[in-house]
This record gives sequence, structure tokens and C-alpha cells, in this order.
Amino acid sequence: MLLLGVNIDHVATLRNARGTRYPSPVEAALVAETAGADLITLHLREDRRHIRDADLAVIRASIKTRMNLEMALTDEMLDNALRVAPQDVCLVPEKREELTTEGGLDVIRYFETIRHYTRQLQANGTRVSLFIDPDDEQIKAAQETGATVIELHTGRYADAEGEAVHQAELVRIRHAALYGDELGLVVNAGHGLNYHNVKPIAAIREIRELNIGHAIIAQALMTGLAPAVREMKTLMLEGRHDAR
Ligand SMILES: CC(=O)[C@@H](O)[C@H](O)COP(=O)(O)O
Ligand SMILES: NCC(=O)COP(=O)(O)O
Repeated sequence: MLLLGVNIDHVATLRNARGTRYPSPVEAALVAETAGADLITLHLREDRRHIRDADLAVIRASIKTRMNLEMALTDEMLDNALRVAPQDVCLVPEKREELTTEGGLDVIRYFETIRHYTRQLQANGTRVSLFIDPDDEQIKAAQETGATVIELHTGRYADAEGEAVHQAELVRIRHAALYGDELGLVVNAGHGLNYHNVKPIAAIREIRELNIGHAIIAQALMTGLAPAVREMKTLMLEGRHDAR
């Protein structure tokens, strides 16, 4: 069963644009769950450009599925995660000047820090995922940190210009998913997935979960959030069915 994690970051982007209390990320999370979201993903960035600290506790307490908290490798974020104790944490790279996440974690470079954070979070009952590029060395290093989940960065696939590059990135993700699965890791994927490019990724049977945010929230502006979530779930199921 391929699961959908709805990332609600950009509900908070719209809220913060005017400093109002609406649209409410927690209300969006509950609507997304009712429409079929299997989990709720949110990214508390160091610059708080969208999700804010107060969002964490209320969403953790209110949602009925599970919280997947994305966070950078900082002690501040680790303290937040240990306090909120989400079911899942996804460790992601972060640069203040970036428009959005630009690449995967360099697990090899930050191995000791990641292993230390992973142990602390797991001891607190949180499952740890590493957001990495579809790269064998990064996947192997991820396994060696003790993390049990990887999330393959699909940004290069999503942003690829030209069919040849697009297909090459798809092949790269297929291989990475198979390799991660062979190592015994839970393999997820996300970033830049939308209604036009999701099906080939959904067709990769080793992938357990897709985390999708920007495209769903954008679609929600046109059709409403519940229909946007339902449509994404339908496309994911169609893609998975095509894999047979
Ligand atoms: C890690 C990832 O690809 C996204 O989940 C991340 O949240 C993107 O950052 P923004 O939501 O700030 O664009
Ligand atoms: N980890 C990917 C995620 O949560 C959502 O990314 P996007 O769909 O907003 O690009």
C-alpha cells in the first residue's frame, strides 16, 4: 500500500503572508486526513518562513494519523523534536538562502552528528528518516547511521528539462529504491512531485510513501483541499497499479 504524506508547509506560507490566524495549518491537516492523507508532514525551518513552533504542539495533539516532522541538523531542532515527540522525524539539509530544499543530506560528511541525533530520537520513540539524493554511497551511509528510513529526493526528476534527463533521473530513483530496499531500509520519496509526474514514481514498488506538499496546496486553491488530496491519492494508486 503506497502511502501519502501531505506536507502542509505552504498553508502556513499563506497564513504568514498577512500574519492572520487563517488559513490554519491544523485545520488543513485534519481536512487532508479526512480526504485520505496517511500522515501529515511539516517542516519547521530555522527561519520559520512557514511552519512556526506553536504549530507543532497543536498539530501533534490534533491529527489522527501521524506527524512526520522535517528538521535540520541543529540542537535547537533536536530539542524541539524530543519535546514534541512526533512519530517520525525526517532529517533534511537546510540553507537559509534557499527557495526550497535543494539537495539531500550529505550523510557521509555529517555521519557522526546524524548517528547521534538518530539514537536520541529513536530512544524517544521517534522513527528517523534521512532525506537523501538517490545515491548508493549516501544510501549505504544512511543505513550505517542506524536510521531505518530514507526519503529519496525527487527534485532532480521533478525539475528535469528534457525527456532524456527526466528518464535518466527516473532510472536513478528506481535503482536507489531497489538498493535501499535490499539493505532493509524503508524507502520513501518526495520533493517536487505533482499531478503530472507522480505516477512513474508511484509505480516503483519498493517505495512505501510519497511526501507531497507544494503541488497539493497549489491545487487546493483551485479545487479545495479535500479534492486535491483525493486526486493525488487516485493518481498514486493508478501509478502503483500500472506497476503490475
Ligand atoms: C525536504 C523537502 O523536500 C520538503 O519537504 C521541504 O519541506 C521543502 O521545503 P519548503 O516546504 O520550505 O519548500
Ligand atoms: N519531503 C518532501 C515534502 O514533504 C514535500 O515536498 P514538496 O511536494 O512541497 O516539494
